[in-house]
Amino acid sequence: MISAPRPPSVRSIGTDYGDPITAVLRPPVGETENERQLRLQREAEAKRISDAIDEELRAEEKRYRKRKEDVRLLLLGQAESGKSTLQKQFQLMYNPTSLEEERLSWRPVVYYNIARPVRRIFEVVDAYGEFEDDDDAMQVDTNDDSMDLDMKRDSTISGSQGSSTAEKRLATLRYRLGPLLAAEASLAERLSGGQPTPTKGNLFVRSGWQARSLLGKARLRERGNLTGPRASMESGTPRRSEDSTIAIEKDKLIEDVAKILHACSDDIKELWEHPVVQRLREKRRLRLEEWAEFFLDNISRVSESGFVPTTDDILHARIQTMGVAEHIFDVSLHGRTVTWHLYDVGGARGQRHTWAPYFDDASAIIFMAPVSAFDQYLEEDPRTNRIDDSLQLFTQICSNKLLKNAHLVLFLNKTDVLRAKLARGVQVKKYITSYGERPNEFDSVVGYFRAHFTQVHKRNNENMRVLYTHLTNVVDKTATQRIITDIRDSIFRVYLKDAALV
Ligand SMILES: Nc1nc2c(ncn2[C@@H]2O[C@H](COP(=O)(O)OP(=O)(O)OP(=O)(O)O)[C@@H](O)[C@H]2O)c(=O)[nH]1
Ligand SMILES: [Mg+2]
Repeated sequence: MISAPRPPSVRSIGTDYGDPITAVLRPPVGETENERQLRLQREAEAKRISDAIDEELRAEEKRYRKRKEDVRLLLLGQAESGKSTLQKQFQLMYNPTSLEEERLSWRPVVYYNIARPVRRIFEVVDAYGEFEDDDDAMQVDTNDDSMDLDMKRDSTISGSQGSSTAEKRLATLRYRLGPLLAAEASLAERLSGGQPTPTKGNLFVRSGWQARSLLGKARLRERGNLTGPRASMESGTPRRSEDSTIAIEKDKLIEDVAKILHACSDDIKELWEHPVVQRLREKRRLRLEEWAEFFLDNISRVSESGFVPTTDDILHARIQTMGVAEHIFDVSLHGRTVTWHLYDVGGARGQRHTWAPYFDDASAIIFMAPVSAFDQYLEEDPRTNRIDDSLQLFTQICSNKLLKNAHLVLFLNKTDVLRAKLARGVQVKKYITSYGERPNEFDSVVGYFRAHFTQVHKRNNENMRVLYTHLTNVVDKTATQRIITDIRDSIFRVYLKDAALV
């Protein structure tokens, strides 16, 4: 059917007068040329502003979509389970320059990791002296428990036969190591940014502590080209100008400690190898953490003047995380690059309340359970066995509704430490009575713990989510980087599947 076009005059009258916006924009009747120019300028300005707003909205939407596409990976687990060490491995793989920039800032941590165990050795020597073999004393867990030590001091030293040659030598070593022991508190204060430091227990530091340790780092931060933890996450991070000032003032401290350490390196070596100390270790009256043993074993190298921590030193260095630190990396696979946000949390009980805000948009979790900890108790609650605590925590994570869609990975970590403990004859059944008469061997012990974690997962798995389990030693660079690659691939598989559905 052919319809005749409407006369233009009719269409324009009918449409314009019916549309209130067109009516508003209509030039006023009797507009002069000058007024017309001004009106056009106003309209052009209004359009420019409107276009800018549209552009900003489009950019915001793009950012939002991109944020949704980012991978958010939470590292969870109790204190000392290895979360920050795993984070360092991610950093080594995906942002090696930032680890390079931080390298020198690990020096005071290494020094602190030496001064503290040296003090600890003297405390245990004081408590037990050159005791005769005594099976009752074997039952006392000396791990950071000063009350036990005070009690033992009464029952051993007071009953001893006076000073032996060994005791005299230990007294000399204590005198010679006095300056190192005195430096411990200053190092702790330096690392914690002036926070009160514990006389026993671990030293907590917030994300961004490296900035307090290195002038160069503070300058980089000022230039805004520093990669690594996002300082804005931490309310207590010092302001930039303060970073520089503190770094300038305190560099002298690190140099002084380096000199002290260099001067007393042989004394530390002698103390560490002293027969009394060796016997206390064999009898497990003296139990030092793995990082303390690592640095004491390497004391000659670490106390050389001009010492720069190696990557292995950085992986072994221990400093306890406070709050949550976010690390951002670009991860690429098959030509596609995705931003990963890695959240490294503080695992001590007093820190766990800070985790929850990161749960609702978590894409993946790596839960770290140190299987070597079967003979240890929580520092924050000395009645709770650390394997028990890990199982309880894993139950909470598996059953948490906010995390039910997150990809779940379990690291049964510190397998190297477990092997060493079993090789020394430490009996699992003594600490975990349900272990019963099973063989005190690596495969059997790991199998037993693994079965418990798997059971927790099965009981709390409404979603039929897969649990990926790895036996790990996260200070081992090659093995850990292989596992990180596996995890990256499996997270990407899920990611690409989800992206295809969008
Ligand atoms: N030998 C060995 N040492 C490990 C392993 N995993 C971690 N460590 C060491 O254990 C110590 C504690 O590890 P961190 O990574 O600081 O523990 P964390 O889980 O971050 O602890 P918090 O920050 O307190 O929650 C560090 O000195 C590490 O070098 C491991 O598999 N084997
Ligand atoms: Mg940590």
